[in-house]
Amino acid sequence: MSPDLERASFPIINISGIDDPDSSLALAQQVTEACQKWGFLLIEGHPIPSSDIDEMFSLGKSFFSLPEERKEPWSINSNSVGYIGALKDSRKDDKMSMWFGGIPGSLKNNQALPPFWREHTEKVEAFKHRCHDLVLSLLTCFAVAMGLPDNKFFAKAHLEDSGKGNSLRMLMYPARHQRPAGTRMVEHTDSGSVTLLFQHQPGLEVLSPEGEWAKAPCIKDSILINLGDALSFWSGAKLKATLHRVSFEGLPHDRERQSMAYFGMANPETILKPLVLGTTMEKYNTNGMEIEPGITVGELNRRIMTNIYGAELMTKG
Ligand SMILES: O=C(O)CCC(=O)C(=O)O
Ligand SMILES: [Fe+2]
Repeated sequence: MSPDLERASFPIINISGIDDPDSSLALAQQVTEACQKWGFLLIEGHPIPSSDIDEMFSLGKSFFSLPEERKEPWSINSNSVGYIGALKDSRKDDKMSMWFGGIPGSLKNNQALPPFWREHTEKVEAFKHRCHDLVLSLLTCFAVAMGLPDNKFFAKAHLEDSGKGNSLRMLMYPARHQRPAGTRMVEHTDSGSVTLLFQHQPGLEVLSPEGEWAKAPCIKDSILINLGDALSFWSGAKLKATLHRVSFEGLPHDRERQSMAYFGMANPETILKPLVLGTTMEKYNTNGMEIEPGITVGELNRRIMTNIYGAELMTKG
């Protein structure tokens, strides 16, 4: 293949040297380049123990296997805590979701949680905390590679206890006898800053820099990273928020698929406007709505969640 026809291959980066001053600059540049080109990368050598990931998957599987009447009464609320069943959101995705939003400590004794989870809140909170630390390390990479005067510029704007935006979402796509039309999860971009995606089975597809659907690698214990529209907009589109979807190509319809996503989001009062001087971002859409320069992250998140889960969500606290 001639060089101009060469396909960019999906970035896979071992980040074990991320805190080592001798290798951290080069790593920050590699990670950031992947986010500029693909908006996606797979990381290995990360600090989240595989035993913790396995435990979360195993709790998720037990929960999703319960009959609907033990999940549905605790439907998702305005703090992004609760359950939503298959085909129930506005996108009509055939997947069950369990959301754990809110600031650290807020899951304990939280009556919005289905009873199954109430004895596991410490584990879920500890897992969210580990995820958030990793989000902060990645945000530091971006600031370093972009040459911002303060390495912690983005990290300081993503405080773990700043609002309800930082959420863990567990997902289960049920096995079906017949192949449904369409996809398991419709194509979309994420709306926040940094998403960590843990996959148990393949099936995720990502729009490549050449504009083709590419199968995302699914490697045990590694984490897929992708960026959301708020961070992309903020970076003046230097960092990319890339379309992705879950299809039936990588995993047939008669197999169930389980995944988990941690969404790291900027502090709700953060005002979104392009950081790069001289950049004008006139039309930038996320989830079918335009981001107006000057909107806060909190307001953007509220509009998106209302769009997907309905206006009544906001009246449930
Ligand atoms: O289940 C997956 O692998 C994808 C999930 C996803 O894209 C999301 O939750 O935003
Ligand atoms: Fe996504």
